[in-house]
Amino acid sequence: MTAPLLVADDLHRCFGPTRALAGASLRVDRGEVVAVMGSSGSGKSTLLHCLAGIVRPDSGRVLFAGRDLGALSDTERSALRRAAFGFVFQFGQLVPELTCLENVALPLRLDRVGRREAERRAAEWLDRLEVAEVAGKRPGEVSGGQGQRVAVARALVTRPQVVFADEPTGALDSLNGERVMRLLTGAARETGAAVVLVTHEARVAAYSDREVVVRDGRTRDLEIAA
Ligand SMILES: Nc1ncnc2c1ncn2[C@@H]1O[C@H](COP(=O)(O)OP(=O)(O)OP(=O)(O)O)[C@@H](O)[C@H]1O
Repeated sequence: MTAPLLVADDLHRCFGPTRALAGASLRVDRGEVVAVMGSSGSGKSTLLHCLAGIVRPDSGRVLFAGRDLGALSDTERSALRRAAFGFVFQFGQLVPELTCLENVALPLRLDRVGRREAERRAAEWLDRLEVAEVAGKRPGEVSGGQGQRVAVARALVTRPQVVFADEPTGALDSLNGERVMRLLTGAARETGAAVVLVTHEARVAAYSDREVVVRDGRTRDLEIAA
C-alpha cells in the first residue's frame, strides 16, 4: 500500500478561548479530491490552514509525503508550500495591479522562470480554464466567475501536488460555481494533483471523491462516493 500524501493526525487548535479543532484527523491520497464539509464555525478553514502549514496546531501532527510539517523551519515550510501546494480562496487572491496573464505567471516568476516562458505557460493555463480572453485584463475588469478561473489557473500553473480550495465558489452563482468546480477538478485529475476542498454546499462537494464532515472541531468520514 502506498503511503498517503497528506495526513492530519488528531489536530487540536485553540484561538484564545475558542476551540477551533478538537481532534481532527484526515488522510488524503495522491490525486484524490476530498471535500471538507460542515457548518459555519465548525473548524473547516482551520483544518485546511493546518494541512497547508499556514497555521500550527497546538497538538497533533501533519505529515506531507512523510515529512512532519511541525519539524520544518518557517523557511522550509514556505519553500514546501511554494513548491508543492496551490491555493484558491473565495475572494481577493489576485493582485489587482497585474493583468490576469501576469497573475497566473507570478508563481513561476517567483520560482525564477523567465518572463517569456512563464507567460507562455500562463497563457496555456488560461486557455485550459476557458478564460483566455481575459489575459490582458486586470482582475477588476473581469467577472467573478472569470476571476475564479484565473485563480484556479494560478493555483495549478506550478503543477502542485495538492490544491487547497477554501469555498472557491462561495461568491459565485450556481452555474459559474459548477463551471469552476468542473474545471478545477478536471485539471487536478489530469495533472494528478490532490484537492482539499472546503465547502458547505453539497452540490460543490459532489465533485469530490470523498466527503469528510467537521463538527465542533472533530472530523468524521461521511461516505465513499461511487
Ligand atoms: N484567527 C482566528 N482568531 C480567532 N478565532 C478564530 C480564528 N480562526 C478561526 N477562529 C474561530 O475558530 C472557529 C473555527 O473557525 P473556522 O474558520 O475554522 O470555521 P469554518 O468551519 O471554516 O467556518 P466558516 O464556514 O464560517 O468559514 C470559529 O469559532 C472561529 O471564530
